[in-house]
Amino acid sequence: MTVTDETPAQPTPGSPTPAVPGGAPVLEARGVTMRFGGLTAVKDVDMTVNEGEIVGLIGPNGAGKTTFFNCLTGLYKPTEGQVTLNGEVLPPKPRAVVVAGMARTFQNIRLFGNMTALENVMVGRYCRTSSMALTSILRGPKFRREEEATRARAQELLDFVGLGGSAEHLARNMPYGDQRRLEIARALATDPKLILLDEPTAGMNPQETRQASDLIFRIRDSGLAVVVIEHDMRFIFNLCDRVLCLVRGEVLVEGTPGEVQSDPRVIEAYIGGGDDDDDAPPRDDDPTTGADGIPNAPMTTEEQP
Ligand SMILES: Nc1ncnc2c1ncn2[C@@H]1O[C@H](COP(=O)(O)OP(=O)(O)OP(=O)(O)O)[C@@H](O)[C@H]1O
Repeated sequence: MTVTDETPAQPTPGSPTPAVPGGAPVLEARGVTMRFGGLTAVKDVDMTVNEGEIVGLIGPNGAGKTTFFNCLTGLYKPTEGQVTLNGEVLPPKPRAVVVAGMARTFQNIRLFGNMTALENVMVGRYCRTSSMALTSILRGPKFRREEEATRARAQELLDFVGLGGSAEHLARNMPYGDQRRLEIARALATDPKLILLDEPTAGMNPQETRQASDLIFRIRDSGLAVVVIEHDMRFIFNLCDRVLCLVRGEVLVEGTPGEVQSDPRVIEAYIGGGDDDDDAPPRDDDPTTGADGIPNAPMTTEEQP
């Protein structure tokens, strides 16, 4: 896997003023429940994300993490419960949620493979442009001005995620780690207040994972709140201000990384949670964990590309 040596540029994707961690609530989910027929995938979940926070969502396979993300971002209409962004109730419609200021990436990368990196980011920007269909067809001066501004902003965001030199590369030819960063750039192009990242390091090597961690810190420092789903415990405990552990659709534990990491219920949930305990949190007596109690190797459950 190729890793770019480019040093990411420092322009901010959003507000130039870093938010104060633990400031006002940005996202509030209350009593979110999602049932598929007889299966309750998410049950009465509350989550608050404050300005300047990085919140982690962990849990064994099938715990309901992605379903919860889908409820937050309007892909699913929750069976019960409500989601507000900056105090406004979000309709369960993906485009409305993006326009309101929430962006996301997906567990399985969803880029336009035959478009360049720059074009992929420009697509993300179109929810903030005003050109109507007729303006686009006529390609008048207003359209051209907006197109130029969109292109410039997309390039700025590629620079920000460290892909400035890959603007003209076709997305499908880019290394896997770069594709994940490109997805983040496209999400940032929508000018979100909050970004949800679904397994941003899946399939990454350790160096790419460190770069991803640095990038998420820079996104937070630019004024965005961040929610991350990850199976890599070292990554999540080093990154997050707060962590929620979901088990069978319910919040089992919420706390600081230290509190969650050492909670016996979390350890039990992972160990008793199924055959695959690769994503179990570290145990004190586990020789594969470091002195900090965090695993020495990343533990991912998604197949490597
Ligand atoms: N569209 C759907 N229809 C029916 N059941 C679903 C659907 N989506 C998810 N589920 C079920 O809901 C439960 C939660 O799945 P979900 O993918 O949200 O878990 P997860 O915590 O994200 O898992 P992983 O870590 O493996 O990605 C699982 O039992 C899953 O099979």
